[in-house]
Amino acid sequence: MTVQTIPAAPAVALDDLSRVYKTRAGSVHALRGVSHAFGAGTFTAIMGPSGSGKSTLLQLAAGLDVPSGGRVSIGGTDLGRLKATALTTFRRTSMAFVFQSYNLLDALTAFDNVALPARLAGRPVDRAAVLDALDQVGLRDLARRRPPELSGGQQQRVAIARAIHSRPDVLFADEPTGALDRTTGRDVLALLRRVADDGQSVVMVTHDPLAASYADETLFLADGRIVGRLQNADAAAIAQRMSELEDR
Ligand SMILES: Nc1ncnc2c1ncn2[C@@H]1O[C@H](COP(=O)(O)OP(=O)(O)OP(=O)(O)O)[C@@H](O)[C@H]1O
Repeated sequence: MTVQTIPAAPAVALDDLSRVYKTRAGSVHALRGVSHAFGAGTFTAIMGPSGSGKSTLLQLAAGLDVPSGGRVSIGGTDLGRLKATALTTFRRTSMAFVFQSYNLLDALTAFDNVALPARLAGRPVDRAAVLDALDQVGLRDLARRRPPELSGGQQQRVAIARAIHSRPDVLFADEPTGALDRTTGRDVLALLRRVADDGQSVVMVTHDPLAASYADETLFLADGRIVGRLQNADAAAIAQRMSELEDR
């Protein structure tokens, strides 16, 4: 007997996505027909010159902005079909964010920062699971510290613990190492690599070829289109491709 397996829906699917901003000076085509499937358990970097559409892509993929055309699906759910409240709930359970600026609440301990999304979603806080998330980023012993009592790298690790605590389908990261020194940045990238290896999907916008070299695949954007892809590339190859794009 042959057993047929139905392929799982990609963690994130972008289908012919476009975004036009209307300004007084005219229309800006920030994205022009971008399609890509981000698989579960993959780590993808998005690079491109300034203004190429990276932030726009991340905002649309995360349901923070509405496309002018095309579709975004997360785990098979079409974001465009969800009403505002359903979208908010869906976003809380299916995705998480890590930003350059950490976005932690200074008044809360590391523990309470990690527990916050569950509290906001009205779910009971599983103390063991919160401590486990902090343990995974090596910060269990600092659970009672508040962000101002932590280094930048430690704060970013709390943000990653918060992001992985609810095991979302996808973790979006926007320049997660932008404010960190090189060594601390590498620790954070190794953690993101592990998150992907554990089965979640990581989608990271970065300007740093070294950061992108931790990804399975780097997508290059220019003028709102995907103009290149590199798989398992090292930092030198990624930097070379970037400089070619910037010279266009
Ligand atoms: N709210 C907006 N209104 C009008 N134009 C916008 C808006 N947001 C972005 N744009 C334009 O859309 C294009 C893509 O912008 P986007 O911020 O996505 O690029 P980016 O690749 O993230 O750039 P950077 O690396 O500089 O952050 C740019 O031309 C930008 O000026």
